[in-house]
Amino acid sequence: MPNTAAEELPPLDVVAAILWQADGRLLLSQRPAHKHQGGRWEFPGGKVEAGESHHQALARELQEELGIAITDSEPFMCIEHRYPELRVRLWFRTVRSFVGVAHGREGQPLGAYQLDELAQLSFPAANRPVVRALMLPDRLLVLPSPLPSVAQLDATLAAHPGSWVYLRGLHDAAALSPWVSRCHAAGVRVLVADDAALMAAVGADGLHLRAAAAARLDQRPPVPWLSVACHDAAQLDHAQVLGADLALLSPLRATPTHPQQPGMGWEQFQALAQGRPLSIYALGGVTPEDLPQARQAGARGVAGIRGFWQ
Ligand SMILES: Nc1nc2c([nH]c(=O)n2[C@@H]2O[C@H](COP(=O)(O)OP(=O)(O)OP(=O)(O)O)[C@@H](O)[C@H]2O)c(=O)[nH]1
Repeated sequence: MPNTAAEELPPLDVVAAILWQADGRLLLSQRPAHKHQGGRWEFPGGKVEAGESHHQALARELQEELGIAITDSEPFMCIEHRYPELRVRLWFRTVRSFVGVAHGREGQPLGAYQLDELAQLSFPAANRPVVRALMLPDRLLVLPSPLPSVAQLDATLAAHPGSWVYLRGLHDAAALSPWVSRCHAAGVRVLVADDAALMAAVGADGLHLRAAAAARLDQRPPVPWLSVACHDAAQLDHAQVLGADLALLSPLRATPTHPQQPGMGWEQFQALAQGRPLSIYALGGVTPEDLPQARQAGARGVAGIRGFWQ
């Protein structure tokens, strides 16, 4: 098959705002019916013009489309997507404050939604992973071995509000259940390794597939949240085939447990992660302080043991 015209062209760079109102709702706009993806809800933004940084492009678009002014924005996620007629590279950026009253300056309807209302809306296909990513945490805590005390768990959860926990190293219901209960009591979601039936039996929120377990599958198990351990591009490709929501990409740095494995560093991480329709977490010698750098490199968040546990 010859390449289509859409494949030959470089992707169209588009910036789009994850625009938080002061009341904690997200501001969205509806695409005009006659345009590409007409009628669907979008994150406000538009095409990057020559010579503009992504922040500058977003500030201009938000002024033109919504009549609001922003001074700050930070990277949230980048997704490359191929529509039949068009290839786009969408640079989503978080905007936490703005000046002015947002209104549809081009006549487009606006809507403000809570996170849990987004699933009911119709978005362009490229946006689906972003909507999932918005539900995910910035930090994923991996359970250490030997296991922490209950006091350590409580202190760690309190120190990292909004985090999820991967209950690593526990493979039966009796061992898992107390940890699931304790985390749920603190409002924290948990992932269980490899076994979807065990995940359901203990009431966990999702499944984390270690690389070998992921390699044995060719379709997504029926779980609410699917995470996959990845170390290279082929494993990330496979995670996408499985329809994973998140991937833990490691090792970012060499760690005391795997000193012989050199870390890939942020440059290689970025080359592997950026543009994929997955929420990717940097793992391996990573600390919570790495979050801004991880975001720059295309990560949704950071994951780890040392540096996270109290
Ligand atoms: N702004 C925005 N565009 C998105 C999102 N998701 C998504 O697939 N897109 C696509 O990215 C492209 C953005 O282009 P745009 O908003 O600047 O352009 P447009 O079609 O409104 O046309 P125009 O600016 O030439 O009037 C469109 O093809 C649109 O379908 C999103 O969340 N926000």
